[in-house]
Amino acid sequence: MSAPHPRDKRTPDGRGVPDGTRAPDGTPALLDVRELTVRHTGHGRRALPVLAVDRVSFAVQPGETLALVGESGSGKTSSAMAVLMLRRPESGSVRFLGRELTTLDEPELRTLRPALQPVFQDPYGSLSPRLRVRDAIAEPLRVQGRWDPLTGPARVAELLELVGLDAPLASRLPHELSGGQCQRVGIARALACEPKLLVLDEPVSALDPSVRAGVMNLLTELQKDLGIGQLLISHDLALVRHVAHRVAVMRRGRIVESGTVEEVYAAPAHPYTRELLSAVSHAPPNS
Ligand SMILES: Nc1ncnc2c1ncn2[C@@H]1O[C@H](COP(=O)(O)OP(=O)(O)OP(=O)(O)O)[C@@H](O)[C@H]1O
Repeated sequence: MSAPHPRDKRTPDGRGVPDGTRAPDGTPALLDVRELTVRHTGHGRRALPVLAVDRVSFAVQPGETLALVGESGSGKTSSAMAVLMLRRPESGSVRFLGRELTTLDEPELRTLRPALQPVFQDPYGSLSPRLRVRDAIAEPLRVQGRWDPLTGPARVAELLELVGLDAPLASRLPHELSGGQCQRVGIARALACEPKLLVLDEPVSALDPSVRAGVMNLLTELQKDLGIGQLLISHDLALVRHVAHRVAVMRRGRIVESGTVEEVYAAPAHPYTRELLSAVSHAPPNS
């Protein structure tokens, strides 16, 4: 048997240990996920349950982007949905802002949800077709009871500017926007809640390649300015290399390797990571 790679932090049973659960100064992580297991009940009479996520551990610090990468079906979205508590995990722990989310009921979760915001893949599907941009951005504030008719419109204008959209767009409906503009509105909605963590599930993969970099750069800039943590789900390893700080590689519901982007891309320890990365270096630009 070959000697273990120096960066191989896996336990002998191959389950892996939490990576980055503490900041260099010792403060606990913003998000600390341990031994997360998600099982989907199959559809139909004879369908078998699917073990989508199998005892996965990872952590995100404030101001940091952790990317979960891996091929289709590896369990990335199931992990994200469990972190968001939109799908209850079968077992494991999800600590966010020091609270254990898995033991909270829905009213308790509601108080934490503003701090934990998703941005999904489909920019049009994430917005109500009947809400004008200004109302779409105001909606989360109204839902949280934080809408002030005196200051609210200025806050909406500020959020539009923050995501790089011109003020006249405020009166448009989603179908009058491009995909990139729509995704920026989705990001503004998420920011309205003043989140501590964004869960970005393939946030640019449905967009035209020409606008992807602009939206990703926006997310990176916002993170720098606002200190938001990001859990980025992506199958695009070229993009991850540019925007993430750390990366966890998922395969068949497990994390097979994790580390800083520099470490993993320069010297992948796991054969599966090497396979994924070799496809990137042969991919045409902008794919
Ligand atoms: N609602 C569901 N019901 C049953 N099985 C599901 C459900 N959602 C996902 N799965 C299964 O769970 C496994 C993990 O899927 P998941 O969507 O989490 O992976 P993924 O890495 O995000 O893939 P993709 O990149 O294609 O979205 C797959 O086998 C998938 O078929």
